[in-house]
Amino acid sequence: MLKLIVCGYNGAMGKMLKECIEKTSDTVLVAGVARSAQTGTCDGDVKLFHTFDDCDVEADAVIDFSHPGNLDAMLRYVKRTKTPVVIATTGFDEEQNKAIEETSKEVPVLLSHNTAVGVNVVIELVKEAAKLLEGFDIEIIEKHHNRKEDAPSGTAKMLISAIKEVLPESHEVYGRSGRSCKRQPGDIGVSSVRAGNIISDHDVLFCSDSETVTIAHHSQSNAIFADGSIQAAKFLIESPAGLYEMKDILKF
Ligand SMILES: NC(=O)C1=CN([C@@H]2O[C@H](COP(=O)(O)OP(=O)(O)OC[C@H]3O[C@@H](n4cnc5c(N)ncnc54)[C@H](OP(=O)(O)O)[C@@H]3O)[C@@H](O)[C@H]2O)C=CC1
Ligand SMILES: O=C(O)C1=N[C@H](C(=O)O)C[C@H](O)C1
Repeated sequence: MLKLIVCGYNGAMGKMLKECIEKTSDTVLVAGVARSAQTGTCDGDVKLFHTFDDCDVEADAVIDFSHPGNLDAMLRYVKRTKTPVVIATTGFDEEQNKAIEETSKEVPVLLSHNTAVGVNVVIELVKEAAKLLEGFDIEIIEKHHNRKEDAPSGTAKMLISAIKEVLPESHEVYGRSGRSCKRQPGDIGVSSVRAGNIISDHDVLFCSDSETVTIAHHSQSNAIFADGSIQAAKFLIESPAGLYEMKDILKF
């Protein structure tokens, strides 16, 4: 039985992870870390901690869907206990990304701004389209619920990097506004919508003067992210220290 600790236990994804873990026969939730929890309390069999610095439970893997504010304590914990970690939180700064990379020299780390299998396939399709549709204007439109803190979405950032791999001269342009913001050659326009309860939609438009190709991923449930992260944790416990992405699991 794979023992898991969830960071962000009281958040939307923490709750969904709890449900998805309960549905499996080979994983069990042993502890939760949540800013709103009091260390030493329990939710059924799950021991709760206010921060990873208080956590005295050991597990086979940590799954993090929370907030960049938890990163330092979580990295201290995984280094101290040599626990593999799936980091699915978005919105880290450069320094935090470096700290994640450094940690991966000591423990297996999977960092993915989108753990849904379908999105990772879409990223590959977008790369192919960017190769084939030479000269087409590229625009990304991402839509999320009104509770999301960061923009652009982590997934939009992954899509931008994928496009830049193929078209190194291209560059992202966020939310155009003003009198002199006409599209320039190589622009990857990025628009962020935050409204209602939209789970997660990403559309990538490739437009010429006479046609539009759209590659889209629309989520109907955030279970796709939770299930992907459980798959990632299972992969990490069999892997040596290193920095992994969903691509490594899906083997493309
Ligand atoms: N990689 C992927 O596939 C996916 C990634 N995400 C990412 O996961 C993260 C969580 O998403 P979601 O569950 O929807 O968000 P929620 O806002 O529902 O939950 C975030 C949790 O983080 C905690 N938190 C908020 N601010 C702080 C802080 N300053 N310090 C410490 N903890 C804090 C809160 O804890 P408390 O409630 O205890 O106060 C909250 O429960 C986001 O970064 C999101 O972008 C989301 C879905 C998919
Ligand atoms: O905050 C969310 O909800 C999501 N965040 C991730 C992102 O920033 O791309 C993944 C997914 O889009 C849901």
